[in-house]
Amino acid sequence: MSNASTKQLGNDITVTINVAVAVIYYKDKYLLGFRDKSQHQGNRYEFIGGKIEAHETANQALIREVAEETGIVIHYNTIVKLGRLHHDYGDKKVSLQVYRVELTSHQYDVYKHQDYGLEGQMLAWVNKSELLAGSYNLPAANKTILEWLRLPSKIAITYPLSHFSTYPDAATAWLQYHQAHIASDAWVYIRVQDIGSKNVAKQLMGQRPDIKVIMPDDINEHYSNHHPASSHQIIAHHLTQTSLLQWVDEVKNNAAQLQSLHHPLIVSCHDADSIYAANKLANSRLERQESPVIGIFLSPVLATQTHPDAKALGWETWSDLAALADMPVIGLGGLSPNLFTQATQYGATSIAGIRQFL
Ligand SMILES: Nc1nc2c([nH]c(=O)n2[C@H]2C[C@H](O)[C@@H](COP(=O)(O)OP(=O)(O)OP(=O)(O)O)O2)c(=O)[nH]1
Repeated sequence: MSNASTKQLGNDITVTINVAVAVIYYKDKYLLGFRDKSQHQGNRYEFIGGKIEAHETANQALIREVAEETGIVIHYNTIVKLGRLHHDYGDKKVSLQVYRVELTSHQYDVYKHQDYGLEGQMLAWVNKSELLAGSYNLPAANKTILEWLRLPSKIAITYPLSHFSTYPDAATAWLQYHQAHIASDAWVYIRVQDIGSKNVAKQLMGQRPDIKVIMPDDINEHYSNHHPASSHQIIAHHLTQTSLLQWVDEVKNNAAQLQSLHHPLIVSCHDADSIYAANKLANSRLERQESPVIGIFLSPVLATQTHPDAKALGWETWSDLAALADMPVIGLGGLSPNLFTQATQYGATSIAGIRQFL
């Protein structure tokens, strides 16, 4: 891959620099470097990384840059793709290919007291909460990376109301079950489909103010406007594959409308076409400085009881598809929480599910 692609636009020549970026961490500690004032975006913190040379893949550049700048040797199988993004700084355009690399406890012990990198730059291990709270001055493009890093490793999905249809009062049974079973501070996709379940969703959020909620996009604006007390719990909106593809058609007809401009989006995808559509949506939102697409639910990885008719992708195909995405990919379908490590080896940043995640 070339380190700079050149485009002729009228009389202007715009160069895009391809950069490999490593989000290096151990548990809740994240490694930042400090850019020298003479560098582009100088006097700011950064994730370790640098330009991808013409003969290199992004992974090769990542391994080389991390070794050159810190001495840390990272292995291919510890690299998990987070996403790709373009940013125009005015004086320079960059295309960042961002990866997450978890160090072993041994590596962290060796490097945690290293205050300076091998190029003389300051290094700092910072708390994830402070990093995400914006306590460190990073280049503007990194705003989206921080949004990606908010995604937890596991996301629970609620049962449909119909799962409790044999109970005399399905709504009460749904509510009691989820109130009792959702883990503290969990991210939960409340899959509400009808008027009745919207109401129980509201009640669940009232009873469990600790949970962070993903809500279907179509009801969300309406919901947020009418229930401002619980709207702070809504951390992302969800778009189905059907709505995503509909958006692509609307764009073609110059009639695109998406409601959730102010909330991050998580979209569902089941094939390559929908992933390309998600990339297009993510890019369009970045260009318009709208809230980013922070993840894709890519499913079904394995056969599931919830959708017995859907053909499972299998890990290999799932992994090939996940590699196409410009944002973190969440494995969904037939998974259990103990498959998380395996899932990361196939390129998942997170996994999700119903029965085993509640
Ligand atoms: N390393 C790094 N670069 C970033 C981040 N965010 C961001 O916008 N960038 C931009 C700043 C620069 O324009 C570009 C990285 O280029 P660089 O000049 O540091 O690359 P390099 O290490 O190969 O530099 P050099 O030796 O050629 O000076 O990417 C980040 O988190 N880490």
